[in-house]
Amino acid sequence: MHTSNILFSKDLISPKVQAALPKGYSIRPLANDDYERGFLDVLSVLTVIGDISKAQFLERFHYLKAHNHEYFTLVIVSPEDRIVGAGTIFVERKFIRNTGLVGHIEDIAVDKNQQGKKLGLRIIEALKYIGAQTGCYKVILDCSKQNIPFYEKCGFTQKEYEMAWYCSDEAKAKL
Ligand SMILES: CC(=O)SCCNC(=O)CCNC(=O)[C@H](O)C(C)(C)COP(=O)(O)OP(=O)(O)OC[C@H]1O[C@@H](n2cnc3c(N)ncnc32)[C@H](O)[C@@H]1OP(=O)(O)O
Repeated sequence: MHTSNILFSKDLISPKVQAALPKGYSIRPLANDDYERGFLDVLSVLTVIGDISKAQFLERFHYLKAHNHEYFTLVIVSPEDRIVGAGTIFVERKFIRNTGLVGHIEDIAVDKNQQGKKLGLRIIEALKYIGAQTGCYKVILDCSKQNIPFYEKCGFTQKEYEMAWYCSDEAKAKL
C-alpha cells in the first residue's frame, strides 16, 4: 500500500502487537480506501453511524491526515481484507504538567463476529504504544460499566467519573 494513502506513519504501529495478532490479520493506520473494506460497518457496533457517503468519509480522512500529529486511527484487517477492528487515540496538548500531553482513547470497536479473539486488547495495546511514542504522560478513556473488566485487562484502572452535556435544542434554549 502506498504510504500517502494512510493516515499516519507505520513506524508508530507496535511491532509486538502485529506479531501477537492471529495468523493472517494485520494492524495498520486507517487508509483512504477503508470505506470499501467496511470501516464504518465495524464502527456501527458502537452507536448509530448515519448514512455516511464516501465523500464524507474522505473529507474526515483528509482532516485527520492534516492533523496526524494529534489524531491516530488504526484498524485491524482480516485475512479476507475486511476491517474487523478499529480504534483512535487523540493527543491533547495541555498547559498543565509542564505543557504535558494526554492521550484520549476513543471509538474502540471489534466486529461482532470477531469478538473474543483478543483483537480489542491488541487495538488498545497499539494505541497505548502510540501514546507512549508521542510523549503522553497518561492515556485515558470513558467507557460503560460493562466494559470496565475489559479495560482492566488492558492495564487501565478506574479513576474519577465521566460527565456529559448533550447539545439538544431544548438544552441550548436554556443557555
Ligand atoms: C473508549 C471506548 O471506545 S468504549 C467502547 C468500547 N466498544 C464497545 O463497547 C463496542 C462493542 N464491543 C466491542 O467492540 C468489543 O467487545 C470490545 C472492544 C469491548 C472488546 O473487544 P474483544 O476483541 O471482543 O475483546 P478481547 O478478546 O480483546 O478481550 C480481552 C480480554 O477482555 C475480556 N473481555 C472483553 N470484553 C469483556 C467484557 N465486556 N466483560 C468482561 N471481560 C471482557 C476477554 O474475555 C479477554 O479476557 P482474557 O484475556 O482473560 O481472555
